[in-house]
Amino acid sequence: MQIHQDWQWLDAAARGASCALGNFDGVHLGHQAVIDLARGQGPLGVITFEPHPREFFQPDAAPFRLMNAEARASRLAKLGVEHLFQLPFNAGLAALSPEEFVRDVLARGLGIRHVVIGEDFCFGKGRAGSAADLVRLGAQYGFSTTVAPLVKTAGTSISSTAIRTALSEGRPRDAAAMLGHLHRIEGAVIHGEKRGRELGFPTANMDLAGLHLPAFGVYAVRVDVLNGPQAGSYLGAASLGVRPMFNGLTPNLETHLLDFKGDLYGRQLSVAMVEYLRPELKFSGLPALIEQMNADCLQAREILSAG
Ligand SMILES: Cc1cc2nc3c(=O)[nH]c(=O)nc-3n(C[C@H](O)[C@H](O)[C@H](O)COP(=O)(O)O)c2cc1C
Ligand SMILES: Nc1ncnc2c1ncn2[C@@H]1O[C@H](COP(=O)(O)OP(=O)(O)O)[C@@H](O)[C@H]1O
Repeated sequence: MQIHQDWQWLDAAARGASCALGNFDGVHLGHQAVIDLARGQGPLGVITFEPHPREFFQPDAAPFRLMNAEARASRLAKLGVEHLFQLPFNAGLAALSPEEFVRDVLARGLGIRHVVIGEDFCFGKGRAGSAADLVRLGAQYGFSTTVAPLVKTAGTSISSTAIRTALSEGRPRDAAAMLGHLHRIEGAVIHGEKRGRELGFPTANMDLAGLHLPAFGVYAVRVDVLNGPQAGSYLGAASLGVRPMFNGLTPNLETHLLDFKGDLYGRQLSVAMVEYLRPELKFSGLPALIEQMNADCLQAREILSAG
């Protein structure tokens, strides 16, 4: 998959694509349906924005993203997307009217052949353009448009918002049903307080900055170590939150890999949330925490071995 950071100076090979257009946060089943409708009509493209428009308009709001740009790109690549147009969302782009966006970005800039959007998609300055406007403007500027109906599970529409709610409420399996895959937190392993090894449970620590926070607590997880000599898939128990035992402040993700020994600092990890086990607790002392961590690892192994 080729990633294009702009719509100007595009090389000729990237023109004529059939593109899905949207934010694609989470790349859930609804997004996948939109992408599927773009297949077969030319090189498969996705047009998205970076930062997410909501991050641009509300930089001080609580982080809400289900995945960062890298995780989104790697999931889109797995779906067979050939061109990812990751348009820089800035004041210039935000100021374009619906017609200017269609004419300057989609038609002249990217030279698209076909575009697919979800029926609730809005675009252009002040979100003034609707799906119907895109159909009309596309015909005017030389491409066809497909409007995809919203995908539902159990009667409710799948949305990034519904997935965030499920994760905030400690329901990762419900989130996975809407995503079509387990929710994953991906990134590099950073240094922590070096306390884990003292407790007998070394934990690979990951930063959650910029990401939506699932319910604080302990999870059964599946871990992919993506690079290095010990790359592979492992089972794990992870704690997501602020570590009340140690009066932590910044939320992070700490994952103990079962049946693993080695060095993970700097490695890329993908941690999939399978099941919520319990909230984070403040115990009377370290022995009580260690006993509970043993029980957590046993429970995680049981759940994960069951499939
Ligand atoms: C399975 C598991 C359960 C945990 N449960 C708690 C908990 O209930 N309360 C808490 O404060 N920290 C909990 N932790 C986090 C530990 O406090 C943390 O891993 C330890 O402080 C090591 O930190 P370090 O990696 O920065 O050295 C848990 C960690 C794991 C792996
Ligand atoms: N089974 C394991 N699970 C997680 N990390 C492990 C494991 N075995 C060894 N490690 C290594 O130990 C580190 C974590 O040890 P820890 O004492 O918790 O340090 P830190 O506070 O820096 O996270 C990991 O980053 C990794 O390099």
